[in-house]
Amino acid sequence: MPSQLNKDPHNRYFDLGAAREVPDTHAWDGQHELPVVDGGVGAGDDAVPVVDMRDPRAAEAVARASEQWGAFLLEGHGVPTELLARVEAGIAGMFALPTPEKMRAARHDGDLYGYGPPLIASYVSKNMWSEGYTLTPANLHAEFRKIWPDAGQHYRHFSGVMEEFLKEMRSLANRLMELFLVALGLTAEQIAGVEAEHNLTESMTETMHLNWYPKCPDPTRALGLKGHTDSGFFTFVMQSQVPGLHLFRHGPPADRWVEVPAVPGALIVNIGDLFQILTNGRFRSVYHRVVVNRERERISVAYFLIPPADVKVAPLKEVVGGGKPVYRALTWSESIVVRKEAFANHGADLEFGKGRTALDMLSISSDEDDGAEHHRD
Ligand SMILES: O=C(O)CCC(=O)C(=O)O
Ligand SMILES: [Fe+2]
Repeated sequence: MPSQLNKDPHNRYFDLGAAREVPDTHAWDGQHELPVVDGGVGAGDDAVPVVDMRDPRAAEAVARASEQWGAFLLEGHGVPTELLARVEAGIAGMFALPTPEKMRAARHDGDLYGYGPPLIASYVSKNMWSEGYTLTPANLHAEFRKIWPDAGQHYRHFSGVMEEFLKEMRSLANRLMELFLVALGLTAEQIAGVEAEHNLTESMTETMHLNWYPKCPDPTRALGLKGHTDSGFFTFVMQSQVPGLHLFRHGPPADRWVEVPAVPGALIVNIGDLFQILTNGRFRSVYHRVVVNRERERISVAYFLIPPADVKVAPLKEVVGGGKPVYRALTWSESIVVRKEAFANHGADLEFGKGRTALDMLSISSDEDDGAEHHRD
């Protein structure tokens, strides 16, 4: 048995798939108090917005959804549904491997990539009801060779499927970035100017979380993924036909979670913190979480588009116009430090109105209001 399994005081590598009860190390009391609303088509104001990329008015729909929700379901995106099905089947097969085989790719403390508990686990004291595998296009082969050292049939098949997926997703990400810039009201000339100055589209990097949420004997005590915002520009989420992703909506009438429906072939798009900064607060990053259920396991892929780690992101002057920038410039690496602080100060607990979120901490006006010290450059 790998040594890491023996030194696991926090029960992080507890075998979720075989569990008959939720141990205290995985119990999230008090996290299931807000109402949960189904976000399907009939839900009126709580229906999760749908954008069809083939629609000539797609940019308007993107603008509305990004301003009001920070998330939407994306259809007409061109990624074949049959490819998404193969991706899901491959991921399910990988997570179904015996734990010692998956542990060959275990992420060690401080590592960004590999297999293990969700990355945000290091920010919180309880364990979540999920396993993840974090990868980039550059390390995908090396990572999968850890799980399948013989580089045999499984390895070749799954790497091939994931490569096909990555190619499709990158092309989609580039097209969506342009649609976002149109949605911000920029002219073709301004978009060309933004790209010439910042090289936004080409320089975005990609990171993927493959997520597995096993069935849970007591879903009301557990959480698949604790509430958080994504840190980068934007994220695509591919979910299996098992709902579980919740988007937080503030009242009135009441604070609530809206469950994203499982729509065959659709991808979910989440706006991340750095996109809120880039758009000077016009597009909102969405606070979201994942719940689990008793009957069916759930697979998802979160595919993140993130600016290069050391490049400053600031509100675009084309968006700020005659107004004032609301956020100060910062790099993705710096934003991760702020995010950690926000988690430590309950800033991630948006639903309870505790603390300040990472974005509150980066806002220029709140800085001036409370005179708090921040690391300016
Ligand atoms: O599983 C999901 O639907 C969302 C996953 C997610 O939010 C993440 O990996 O950051
Ligand atoms: Fe997320």
